[in-house]
Order: sequence, then structure tokens, then C-alpha cells
Amino acid sequence: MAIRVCVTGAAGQIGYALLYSIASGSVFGPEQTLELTLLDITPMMESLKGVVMELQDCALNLLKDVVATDKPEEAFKDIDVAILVGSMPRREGMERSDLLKANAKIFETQGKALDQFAKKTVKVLVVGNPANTNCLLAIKSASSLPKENFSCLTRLDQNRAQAQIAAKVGVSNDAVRNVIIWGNHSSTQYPDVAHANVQTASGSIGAYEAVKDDSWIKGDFIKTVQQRGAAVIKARKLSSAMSAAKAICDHMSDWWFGTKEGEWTSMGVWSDGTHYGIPEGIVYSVPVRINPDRSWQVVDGLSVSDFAREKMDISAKELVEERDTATQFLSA
Ligand SMILES: NC(=O)C1=CN([C@@H]2O[C@H](COP(=O)(O)OP(=O)(O)OC[C@H]3O[C@@H](n4cnc5c(N)ncnc54)[C@H](O)[C@@H]3O)[C@@H](O)[C@H]2O)C=CC1
Ligand SMILES: O=C([O-])CC(=O)C(=O)O
Repeated sequence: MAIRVCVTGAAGQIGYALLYSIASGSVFGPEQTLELTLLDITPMMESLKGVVMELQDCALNLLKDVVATDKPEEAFKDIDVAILVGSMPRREGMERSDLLKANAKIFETQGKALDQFAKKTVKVLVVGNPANTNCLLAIKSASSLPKENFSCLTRLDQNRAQAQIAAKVGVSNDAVRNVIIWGNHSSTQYPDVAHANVQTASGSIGAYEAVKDDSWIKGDFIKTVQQRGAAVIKARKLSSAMSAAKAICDHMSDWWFGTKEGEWTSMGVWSDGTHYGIPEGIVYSVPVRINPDRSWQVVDGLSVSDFAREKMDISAKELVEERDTATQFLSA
């Protein structure tokens, strides 16, 4: 049976880079038929029409239907998956609180619409920035949906970190496993390789041992990953889209099929206050193991150094502040 997958902000850059991968089977598998619902705002409907024409022109076998709409109730009707990319971008002169305010409205409205119209099993991935706090607002606005059905994207950060380590050691990207992104999808995130391993000719070894440069790991590596989004914007004059789309596919495919034996992945999830001293009631990126039934657990029991603790707390503090600012803008 076909699954229904909604992508919001579908007329934007990430949408354009993402839709082919979803529709051609790279996320939900080569056998899974699907119906796409594409949501964007009214002024983008003409442009979105062009995207729909292109999807048709791809002549894909798995794609059974495409609906393009500016109405959340239509886009979210009976969906199995929601990928919430659409959001208000930061404009010149805007303060962070202006951005939080504009997006609070969007994610409150969409959370309520998901609550009302989506399947109760819907899996919701929030990409639009500020991703963690937007995800939190969607969770708060969708009270009939389990909090575990929501996550936000930090896989791009994980992929960036993995690629940096692979390049430094001189191995292929898939030789680097179990990198962790802690915290916010922002420059306070903490990319952590203390528990990562690298497959080398002489077997699997810890990332610190493979890199042999602790000061790089604790300095330039962390800074490069934290600042990578800004570096791409500086170079391209546009934010990351190809790599963001790839990360969305990686995240969603792991959520759909489960993580591999012995591996975990990072995603921003609701914190219930019982893991790693992370405050309750924020959406914080942690390592998770995902089961074949699409449930997941936080990977507990990893040692946390003083160095890591300090960095994890900085990001938590930022998220608590974002939450406290953004929740003031909720209507109820
Ligand atoms: N979490 C992550 O790792 C990453 C997040 N992002 C974020 O993803 C978002 C999208 O990025 P791009 O595609 O490059 O932006 P874009 O500006 O090219 O596209 C955004 C689209 O969202 C639409 N939109 C705005 N408000 C909407 C609403 N209420 N409902 C539905 N659609 C709406 C816009 O009309 C536009 O078509 C941005 O917030 C960006 O900062 C980008 C890269 C990585
Ligand atoms: O930095 C931005 O605005 C876009 C983004 O989230 C990223 O590239 O990680």
C-alpha cells in the first residue's frame, strides 16, 4: 500500500534537492509506493506547479500521486510522514527573537494541523530553522500525537563531522561510525567523537587514536562543524541544500528501517530530563538507536568528560532560552 509523505517548503531549495530522492525510492525503499503532498505558501503555488510537472516528467514508478497545496489540512491529511522544511528565513535586520516569533506561528499552526489531520503514527522530521525549537513548538501544539513521533534534523551536522574525520584520517566516510551531535542545530552544538570508531587496515580503533591530533579534535574540528552552515552560506550566498537533502534522506531512512547493529545516529528529540543531565522539555540532539518498528531509545551509559559536559551544557542553556522566548509567542 502506498504511504503518504508530506514535504513542506516544497518550492524551496531543499525541496528541489530532496523530492527526487524520496520519490525514486532512496528513502523508503525500492518497493514502497508513495503519494506526495507538497505544502508551500500561496505566492509559491505557481513555482510549485513547475516542481509537480518535473516530478511527473521523471516518469517514476513508485510515485502514485502528487498534491500541491497551500492548505495544511490538505497537505497533512492521513499522512504517514511529514518533513517540515518550510519556514521563515532570517532577513537582514532581523533579531533572533523575530525569527523565533515568525516561526512559532508556523510551527504552532502546523503542529495543530498534524494533530487533527495526520495519522496518529505519523513520523515528523523538522528541518526548518531554528529546527530544535520549531520541533518543540510542533510537539506542544500536537497533544494527541506521541512526543516520540517528532524529531529534528542534526544528521547534516553528523555527516559533516563524519566527513571531516574521514578526510583527516584518510579513510572512506563509511569507515567512520558513531559520531555524536549533542544539543542544538546551531553554533553551540557539540560534535563529539569520544565514542566514535574508525575502521582501519589494522581493525576498528577509536577516533582519537586514529586522528592522532587531540588538539585538532578539540579545536578546529569542532569549530569547523559548528560553523559549516555559515561557511557554505558565505561561499554560495545560499544555505546548504544538497547536503541538507541528503541528510534528511539518511535521517528518514534510518527512522524507517532502523539503525544498523552496533551503530547509532543523532537526532534532536524531546528531552524527558532522564538522560545525561539534559533539562526536561527541550528538543536536544542525542545518540539514538532505532528499532525495526521505528521506535527509538537514547543510547545511555556513555562516559561524559568534563570537556564534553561543559559543551553540552552551553547548548542546553541556549535551547532553554530559545524555548522560553518562543513559547511566549504561542497563542494558547
Ligand atoms: N536542520 C538543518 O540541518 C538545516 C536546516 N535548514 C533550514 O531549512 C529551511 C529551508 O531551507 P531552504 O529550502 O534553503 O529555504 P528556501 O527559502 O529556499 O525554501 C523555504 C520554502 O519554505 C516555504 N515556506 C515558508 N513559510 C511556509 C509555511 N508556513 N508553510 C509552508 N511553506 C512555507 C517558502 O515559501 C519556501 O518555498 C530553512 O529554515 C533553513 O535554515 C537548512 C539547512 C540545514
Ligand atoms: O546555517 C543555516 O542557516 C543553514 C543550516 O542550518 C545549515 O547549513 O546547517
